[in-house]
Amino acid sequence: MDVDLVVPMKHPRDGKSRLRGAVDGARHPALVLALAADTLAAVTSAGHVRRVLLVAADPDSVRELAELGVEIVAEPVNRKNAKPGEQSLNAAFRHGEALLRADDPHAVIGALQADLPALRAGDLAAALAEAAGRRAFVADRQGTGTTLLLAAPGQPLDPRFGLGSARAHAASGAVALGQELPSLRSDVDTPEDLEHVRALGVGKHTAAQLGETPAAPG
Ligand SMILES: Nc1nc2c(ncn2[C@@H]2O[C@H](COP(=O)(O)OP(=O)(O)OP(=O)(O)O)[C@@H](O)[C@H]2O)c(=O)[nH]1
Ligand SMILES: C=C(OP(=O)(O)O)C(=O)O
Repeated sequence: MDVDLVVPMKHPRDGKSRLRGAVDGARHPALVLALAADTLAAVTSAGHVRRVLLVAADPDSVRELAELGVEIVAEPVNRKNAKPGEQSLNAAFRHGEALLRADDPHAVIGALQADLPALRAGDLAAALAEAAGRRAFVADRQGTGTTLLLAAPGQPLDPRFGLGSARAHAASGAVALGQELPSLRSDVDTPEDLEHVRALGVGKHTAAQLGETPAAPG
């Protein structure tokens, strides 16, 4: 079963504030773009991924990522589909979902974070296979956040990203995917997370920002 993925991004200058200081301040936006580029390169090379829709706070600021085979749209400005008090991140996911669903009401929609620079296509494929059409999620390596949420075919994504989202997604009926999937669990929020993915092996864009030799793709 093929999946259409929504990936949200702030302006790279504004995003990943907890990661600030990991590289020289002037290079922070380039590092954020590199994390996303490695994530998206793995995603677009994975089997069973039909479309990848990047919902950007500022499409021009992430335009170079289109080369990787993703579609880029702007997040809604008036946030009319946001629920009161809710993170704008979830509104961005729902905006992408609505666009994909308009093209195919029966689509399987997924939500993926853009900060998985060690992602291996095989880990994503394994998660899709294990989900087998169920509403499902992958928790981050700390077990509190979510890196991937999958809707059941034709069913709402109902994203509940934010603090403690793993628990919120489980409470919403999503199955926690149980495999190891280290590259899919290793999101980068802090300098410590960056050290962790360096040890796992990052893709070529992040490696270039860190002055390293990239890991072999897999
Ligand atoms: N389009 C869009 N993307 C968002 C929004 N909020 C967060 N994101 C993106 O969603 C992903 C996950 O968000 P976080 O990991 O919390 O990232 P962040 O907000 O950049 O990080 P911190 O500033 O450290 O909290 C990142 O790729 C963000 O750029 C939003 O309001 N709109
Ligand atoms: C918003 C989330 O991401 P992060 O852990 O990257 O802040 C989340 O996991 O729900």
